[in-house]
Amino acid sequence: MSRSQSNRILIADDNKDVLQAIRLALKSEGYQADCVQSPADALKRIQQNEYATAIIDLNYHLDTTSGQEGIQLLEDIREREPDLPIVVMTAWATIDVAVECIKRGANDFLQKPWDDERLIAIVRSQLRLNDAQQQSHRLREENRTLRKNKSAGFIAQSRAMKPVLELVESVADSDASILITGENGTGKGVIANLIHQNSGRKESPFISVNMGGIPDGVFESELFGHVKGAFTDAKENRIGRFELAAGGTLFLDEVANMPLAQQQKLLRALETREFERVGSSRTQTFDARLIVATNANLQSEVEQGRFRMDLLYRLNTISIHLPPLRERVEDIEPLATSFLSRYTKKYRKDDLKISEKALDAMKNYEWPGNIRELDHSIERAVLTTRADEISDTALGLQQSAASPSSSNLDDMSLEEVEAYLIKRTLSRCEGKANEAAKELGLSRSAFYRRMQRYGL
Ligand SMILES: Nc1ncnc2c1ncn2[C@@H]1O[C@H](COP(=O)(O)OP(=O)(O)OP(=O)(O)O)[C@@H](O)[C@H]1O
Repeated sequence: MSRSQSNRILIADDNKDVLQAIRLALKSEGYQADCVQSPADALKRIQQNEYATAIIDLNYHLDTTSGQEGIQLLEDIREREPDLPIVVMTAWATIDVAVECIKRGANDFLQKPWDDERLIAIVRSQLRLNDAQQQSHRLREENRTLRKNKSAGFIAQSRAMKPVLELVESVADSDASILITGENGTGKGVIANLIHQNSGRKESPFISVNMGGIPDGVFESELFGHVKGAFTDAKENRIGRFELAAGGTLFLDEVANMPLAQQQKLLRALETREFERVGSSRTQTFDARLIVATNANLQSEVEQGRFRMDLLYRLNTISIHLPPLRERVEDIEPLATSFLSRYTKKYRKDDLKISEKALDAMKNYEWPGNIRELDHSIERAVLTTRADEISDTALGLQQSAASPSSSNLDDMSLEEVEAYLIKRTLSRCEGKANEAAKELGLSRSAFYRRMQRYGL
C-alpha cells in the first residue's frame, strides 16, 4: 500500500494520557493511530509499517526539556523515510525550538496543550501535501518508465494476424498471465499494450521492463525499489516497477535473457505475490496483471537448463505467438504507408511517395528485424531521398538481404559491415538475440546495444 492510501498515523510520546487523547481525536476522524512511548519503538514501527504521518514528542523523560531526544528521533526518521510527514510537539515550544525542528526536517509543529481542531487540520494538510508529492513522484517515475509510443496506429490486416487478434480479444479482459513469443521487432510490446488497453486495468499504468538488460547488482532495486541508504548509491527512496504497476499491467520483455539467479528472485515474488523494497522489511502486495515476452523458445531453454521450468509454468497461462513480418506480407504496404506518413510529417517532406519498385523490394525482403527494421528503413529513406519517390535502393535493403559481394563489401563502412553481420546472424538464428550474440562472441548487453544502434 502506498503512503497516500494509508490512514495510519504514528504517535510517539512518553505520556500515556497524551497518546490516548491524540489517538481518540484521530480515531474520530477515521485515522488509525499506533502509539509508542520511546524513540526506539517509534523507529521499529516505522521499519515495519507504512505511515501517513508521524506525530512525535520532543522529550521522552520527565527530567528532560532540551528536546534533544526528539530532535534525534526526527533525524533518524528522516534518514529512513525522507518523504514521511513529521509533526513535532512539545510543551516547551519556543520559536527557536520550532525553527530548529523545521530545519532538521519536521513538516509542522504542534504546541501542547493542543487543540484537537488544530491537530486534525495539521494532519489533514500534511496528508494532502504528501499525496500531491507522492503523485508527482509517481508520475515522474511513470514517465521515465513508459516507453515512447511511436506507433502510428496498430496494423494487422494479414491472414496470419487474424488468430492473434482473436486471441487478444478473448483474453484481454481476464487477469491471466500471458506469454507473447515472436522474433525481435514483431510487435510484442505493441500487443502487450493492446491487451492492457482492452483490459479492466487500462486506467492504471502499463509498466514495461526489459529483463535482458538489467545488471545483476541492480535487479532487485529496479523491480522492487529500494529505501534510501539501502546501499551506497541509494541516495533517495526509489519506487520499483512492481510497485509502479499497481492496479495495472507489468510487462516483462526479453524474459529468456534473465540469468538464473534473477529468475529465482522473480519467481519468488510472483509465487508469493509479495515483495519488499531493498533495505526495507515492509512487505507489499503485488497487484498487477503480468505479461511477458521473449524471442526464444522457452521450452527448449528449459530443456537446456537455461530457464526455470517452474517460472515458465507461472508465466505461460496463455501463449500468443506473433508471426514474423515475412509471413505477413499483406501487412508490409500498410505498415510502410503508415511509417511514411509519420516521417514525412516529422521531416517535412509531405509529397514523398514510395516507388513501385521499392514496394516490391520490401515485399520480397526477409526482414530479419521485422517491423522495427521496416520502420527504421523508411525513416532512413525519407531522410536521404531528395527526389519525390523513395527508390528501392534508398531502403538500404540489398546489402542486408543478400550477401554483399566483395566489391560491395569494399564500399561499406565498418558500421555497415557490422550492421550487416548482425542482421545476417540474427536471421540465421531465427531472431534469437541470445544465440546470435553467442555466435558473434558478443556479450548479451553489447549485442543489444548494437541492435539498438542499428535499429534492429
Ligand atoms: N502491428 C503494428 N502496427 C504498427 N506498428 C507496429 C506494429 N507492430 C509493431 N510495430 C512497431 O514496430 C516496432 C517494434 O515493435 P515492438 O517493440 O513491440 O516489438 P517487439 O517484438 O517487442 O521487439 P523486441 O523483441 O525487440 O522487444 C515499434 O516501433 C512498434 O511501434
